[in-house]
Amino acid sequence: MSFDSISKRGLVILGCGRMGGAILQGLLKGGLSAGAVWVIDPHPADWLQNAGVHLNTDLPANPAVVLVAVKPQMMADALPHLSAMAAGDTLFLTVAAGITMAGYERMLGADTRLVRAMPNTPAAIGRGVTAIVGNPKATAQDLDMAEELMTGVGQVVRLEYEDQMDAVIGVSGSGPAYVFHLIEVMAAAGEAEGLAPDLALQLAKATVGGAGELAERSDETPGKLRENVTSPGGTTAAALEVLMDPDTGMAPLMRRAVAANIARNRELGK
Ligand SMILES: NC(=O)C1=CN([C@@H]2O[C@H](COP(=O)(O)OP(=O)(O)OC[C@H]3O[C@@H](n4cnc5c(N)ncnc54)[C@H](O)[C@@H]3O)[C@@H](O)[C@H]2O)C=CC1
Ligand SMILES: O=C(O)[C@@H]1CCC=N1
Repeated sequence: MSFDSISKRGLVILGCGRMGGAILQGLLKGGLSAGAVWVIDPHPADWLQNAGVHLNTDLPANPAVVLVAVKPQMMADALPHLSAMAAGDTLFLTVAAGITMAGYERMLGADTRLVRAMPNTPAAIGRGVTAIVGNPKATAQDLDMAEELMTGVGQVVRLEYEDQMDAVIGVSGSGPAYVFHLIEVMAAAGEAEGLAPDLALQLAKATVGGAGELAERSDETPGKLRENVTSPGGTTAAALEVLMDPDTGMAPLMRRAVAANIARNRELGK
């Protein structure tokens, strides 16, 4: 990766918890010098103390990028302190759920160059997927910069409209939690059928991990991959009859879960 403008002007990270920390680790692995990074976090994780970054010190006046990774509920307290930077050509790259471009513009000023990004926690192992979208002030270079930064932790996709962000959060931003829950309930079902807890968990994790990887790598659709497992009249078909029930199966359940996610996201944005 080339981090020319960040190396010259600096990257400020506001909030360096799970997501901010995962992105920072990806960037450092990708070759960004720790000396070009300023972290502001009242409760920094232990590893940050020895990471070589500037931690809770005076900030550069005109950094290339401010990465905003505090919880949406903290935003109104934390962000306005950096509003002077928004008056220049600093790019504000935010990963927070809920808060809209209009909300940021109210806090930082209408001229702020802004990119909203929605990553997910597999970013911690470089396997995240991040959707990005810019406000009208963000330039093509700003979007390229945002894409380059987020590529440090996985795939990046670009959205056409900010409105699409709600569905992205509902599917991929929060999605890892749904998959982890799937692992939990598969393991619990195995346990209920007499497997030892460790064995049930190993089987569930390896199955979800292996099937996910196969779905990503294969040229076949997930539907075809599912059919490949399913012998007519066999055991998988019996299970899928339950899981694919149009009223009580996974499809209506997932639809409700994603809708609840989006409703909460919109509440947070108010
Ligand atoms: N965890 C996830 O799966 C994802 C989270 N996000 C977004 O990332 C953001 C951060 O979430 P997490 O990293 O999960 O939360 P986290 O709680 O792990 O990290 C937030 C960090 O902000 C710090 N902080 C609190 N008040 C602050 C302040 N006034 N100034 C500076 N730092 C402050 C906290 O000490 C903490 O280290 C949220 O806005 C969330 O919507 C986005 C995509 C996925
Ligand atoms: O639960 C949340 O609000 C954040 C947004 C996406 C994943 N975690």
